[in-house]
Amino acid sequence: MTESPTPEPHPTPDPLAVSARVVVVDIEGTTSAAGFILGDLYDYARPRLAAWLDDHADDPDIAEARRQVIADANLPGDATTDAIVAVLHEWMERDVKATPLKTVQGQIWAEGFERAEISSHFFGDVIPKLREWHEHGIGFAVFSSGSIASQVPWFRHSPDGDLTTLITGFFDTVSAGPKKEAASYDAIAAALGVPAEELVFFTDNPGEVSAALAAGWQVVAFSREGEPFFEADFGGASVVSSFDDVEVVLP
Ligand SMILES: CSCCC(=O)C(=O)COP(=O)(O)O
Ligand SMILES: [Mg+2]
Repeated sequence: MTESPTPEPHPTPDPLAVSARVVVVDIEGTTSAAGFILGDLYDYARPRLAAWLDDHADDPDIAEARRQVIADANLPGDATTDAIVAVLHEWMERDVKATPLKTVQGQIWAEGFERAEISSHFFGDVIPKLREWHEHGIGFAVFSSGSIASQVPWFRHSPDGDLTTLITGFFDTVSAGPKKEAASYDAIAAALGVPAEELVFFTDNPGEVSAALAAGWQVVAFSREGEPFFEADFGGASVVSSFDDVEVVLP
């Protein structure tokens, strides 16, 4: 009888080694599923937009958001709330990351989190790694198109408890600037007081990969199955599909 050959052990690929003081994370497609945000969160915001705009007309952030929608969509200066909401709905349909949309959504979601009517979502590999790296002295910050008003409760009301204690900075397109411009990453590095080469950005968006690399940051691109940028062209960046594929150590 011929003996069958012993199968070769399947090698486990080594995790990608990153030396960084602070990990800055994108949310949608990186820490959390786009489907959850575009489903649960967008469904919560959609029917509340009109009342929110009218009830908070005196809030300077809402007044500025109205002005920006009017300018960006070429609406008449005296556009009605319904006309503005129609633009917001159309942007939501296409997941346009427009700052005025994010301002209004963010305020609505913040109230939804406060009332426990919505909750956040994280991929299973994310929270254990955040906690592990935090124990090793790694810092965390967030840079998302979602406004800071929504980022904070998103991390506070995670399924595994309050994660805001792990996070030293929250940045959005108002505080830092557009996510596809290198200058925004310069602003974040200055605010964190950490040199660019000691920062790493985790993101799923190829345009954001390029901008962070142009600012001298390290970048880890996330290609997660089922997410909008799965198997996109990330240029020369290192690509992974899970936080488990990365090991972060202090410089
Ligand atoms: C804070 S949860 C909502 C996030 C959001 O609105 C969004 O657009 C996320 O986009 P990202 O830049 O994190 O891909
Ligand atoms: Mg993203």
